[in-house]
Amino acid sequence: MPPIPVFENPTREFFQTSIQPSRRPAILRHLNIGPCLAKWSPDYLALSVSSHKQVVVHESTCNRLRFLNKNFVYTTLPFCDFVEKAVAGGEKSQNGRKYYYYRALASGDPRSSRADFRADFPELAGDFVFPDVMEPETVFSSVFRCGSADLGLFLHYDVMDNVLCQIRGRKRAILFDPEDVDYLYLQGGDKSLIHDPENVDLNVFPLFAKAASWTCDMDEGDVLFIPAMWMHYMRSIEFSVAVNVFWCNLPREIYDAKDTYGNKDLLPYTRATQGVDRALKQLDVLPRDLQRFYARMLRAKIDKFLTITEPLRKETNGFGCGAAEDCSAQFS
Ligand SMILES: O=C(O)CCC(=O)C(=O)O
Ligand SMILES: [Fe+2]
Repeated sequence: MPPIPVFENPTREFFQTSIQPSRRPAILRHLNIGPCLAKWSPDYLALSVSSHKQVVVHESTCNRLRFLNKNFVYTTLPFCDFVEKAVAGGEKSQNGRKYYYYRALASGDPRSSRADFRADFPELAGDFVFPDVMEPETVFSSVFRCGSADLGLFLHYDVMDNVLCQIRGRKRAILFDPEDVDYLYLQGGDKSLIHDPENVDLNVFPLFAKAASWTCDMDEGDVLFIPAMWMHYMRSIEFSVAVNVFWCNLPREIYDAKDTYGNKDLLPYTRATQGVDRALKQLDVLPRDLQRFYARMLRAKIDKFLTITEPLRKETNGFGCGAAEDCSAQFS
């Protein structure tokens, strides 16, 4: 299991010249994220946010949320009731408990606008400082997230670079390199059929044994850099509150303008996949055996592309040293 390196209070310059270009996850520790760290108890959140605020949350009797083949429902609650239920839901002693998870959506129409923490939670805006690692004008969205203890959020990827700021409660993060995508059973885009990488039935998902999981336990105040396309699974250990910030690390025109969640595939890929569909359609006129023969020839082209393009990362962790400990010592 490769360790996720830890960097103590990295400067924006160091982040942008060393951490971000490595295309590997990293824990950024002791960055200033504001007074939320001391203030955001469940009571404070419930009392500060307008009693009129309604939120749409995931509710489940199961504490490992599955997106494909859903095991949760969306339900609308006043924010303060949600906080109370999320706190209670995670308690071990309760029977028949329910688990709750909230991912903030834009306060306007979520189909056309993106989450913006400061606008969505004006009462809390002053408590949270965006970590000073990305260029402010590239920020795409900022998302308030809150949920019960011991709740796993399904394995998925997002298409933008992201910093997940863990504010309340510890959380286990498990990430997978995009190079391992062949072992992760993605279905129809950004979600995996494997919803809980800590409990995988290898009879059903045998290739998963080849995937390397990059794991860390985040403490309150830790900021996890999740590079675009790194699959991630998050399990809260305690009642959890976080804010994550997505930003456009590539030129704006690469992103789908209709994306509001940060998870619609990049336009060059959308065009490429349409091209593949058109290419395969050309084979329709042939008998089945020849269609399959030429489809294999097409696949060989893609295999060749993968062998001539070198993977970005080799054995070391990309920071020019072999072990995470070395790195954190070096850059503390
Ligand atoms: O920690 C969570 O609740 C989910 C985080 C996540 O998926 C993200 O930041 O992209
Ligand atoms: Fe995510």
